[in-house]
Amino acid sequence: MTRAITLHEVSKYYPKQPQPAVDRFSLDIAPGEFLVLLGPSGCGKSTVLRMIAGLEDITTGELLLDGEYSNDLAPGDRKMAMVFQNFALYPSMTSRENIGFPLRFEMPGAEHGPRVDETARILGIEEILDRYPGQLSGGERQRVAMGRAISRHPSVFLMDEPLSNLDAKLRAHLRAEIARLTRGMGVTTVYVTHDQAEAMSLGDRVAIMRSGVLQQVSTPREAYHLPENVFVAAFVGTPRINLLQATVLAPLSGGMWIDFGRQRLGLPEPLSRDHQLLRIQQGRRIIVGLRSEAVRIAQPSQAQPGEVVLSGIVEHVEYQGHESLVHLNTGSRPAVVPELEAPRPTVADTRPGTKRPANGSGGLGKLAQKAARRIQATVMDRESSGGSSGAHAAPHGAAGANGQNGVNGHGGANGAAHDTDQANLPVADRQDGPAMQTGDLVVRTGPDIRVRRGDRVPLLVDLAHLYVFDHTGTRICPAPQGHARLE
Ligand SMILES: Nc1ncnc2c1ncn2[C@@H]1O[C@H](COP(=O)(O)OP(=O)(O)OP(=O)(O)O)[C@@H](O)[C@H]1O
Repeated sequence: MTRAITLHEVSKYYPKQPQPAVDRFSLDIAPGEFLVLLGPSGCGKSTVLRMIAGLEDITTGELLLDGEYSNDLAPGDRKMAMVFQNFALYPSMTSRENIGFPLRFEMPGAEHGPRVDETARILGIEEILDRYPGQLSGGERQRVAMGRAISRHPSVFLMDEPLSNLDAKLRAHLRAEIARLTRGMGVTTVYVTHDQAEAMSLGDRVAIMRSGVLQQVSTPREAYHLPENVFVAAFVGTPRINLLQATVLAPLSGGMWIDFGRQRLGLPEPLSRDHQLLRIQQGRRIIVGLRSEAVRIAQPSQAQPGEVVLSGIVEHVEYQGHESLVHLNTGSRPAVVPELEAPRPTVADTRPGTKRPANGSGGLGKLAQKAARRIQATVMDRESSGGSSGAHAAPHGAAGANGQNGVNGHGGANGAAHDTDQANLPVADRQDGPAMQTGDLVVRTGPDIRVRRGDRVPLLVDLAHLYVFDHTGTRICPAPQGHARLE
């Protein structure tokens, strides 16, 4: 038996907590589906799981099981089995007794032996049935804990970070086993994790949460390729997506550029429909997302249609065996998502006596100030988090590894990157903070790439894999589905 789970506008307020742990959460989980709840620590994943289990009251909203209102159904009547991170086995019971324990209540008076044997066979743990927990490895103990859940033949599995206490190798192994088991049994499974790689490899769909709020529910593939907002883009994928602050330049005289401060990306004409939509962002702050595979190190002459040119200075090469990750400085300002990483201190931060200006947005107009504040609420600018009062033009130390400040643009191909004169930068950019940060772009290459720290290298950016997020962090390019398109 398997069942459908529906959460409709479910919120949870814990006593004395002004903010909800879960905020108007709505989700339909189909019978037999493997759904992963993914998000950083404290975002409310376990609370959602515990509300489904009936271990936590729902403050407002509805839980439906197979379409029936079930907010008040006792946990024992929900036919759900939970597997936790800290799987507690009874130390004085053998594996066989531990697995059979819940059956004493589920099937009182019945013979449990066949059910336990069947479970052990599914899990491949027949030979450890007569051992005590103290005689088992971590992985074996977790298998017994899984066995205890499976033996009950539940209609739903609820798993709360069940693998996080295990080492990486065992985790990968058990992950595959869990996928095989739950799919084989066809039981609806809700699996909580903060590990995006685990979520991507396990889930039919992933539901990504941030601060109690559901951000996106989609297949893992869609979460990676079409993140609805900058948070999802940054949370999903390794290495982390490159997020760069930029401005759209779309003069009436024609053409459109994405301006990173020191370099610009020219969008090829005729503009695609998605790029046409960027025109309304003219002059506004945006965030550009580029996955490490969306950029390659190659000469402008090798540009394919849809590729445009940038350049960067090599800061560091991470050799990974099957590939290398090249960290580059393009002279752009990276954006960071507050929950996902602490802002990196700048040189100015560490200088005694440097103060942040009273008005962080300096000489911006009111509208621009408002936009800047909103962008900070969503994505925090590394520079402005510490900022000295606008020493923006100062050369960055690492960029000077080879005595050069920033990078030169390259003309040609089907889009050109241009050096932008610091004096001509929009005020909003100039007021933002001190020098450019190091290593603003990570590019994935073959393992045998021959570049050295300090080399200036040409880059080709695949525009088909360029994301643009607006000041609220919402993806605007590629345009969201159903978005009105300009003709
Ligand atoms: N019993 C409780 N009383 C008060 N606040 C709670 C309680 N349980 C959880 N919280 C708070 O609710 C928020 C969500 O917690 P929850 O455990 O659901 O998050 P999570 O995403 O599962 O985190 P983690 O991955 O660290 O387990 C957190 O801010 C947490 O401190």
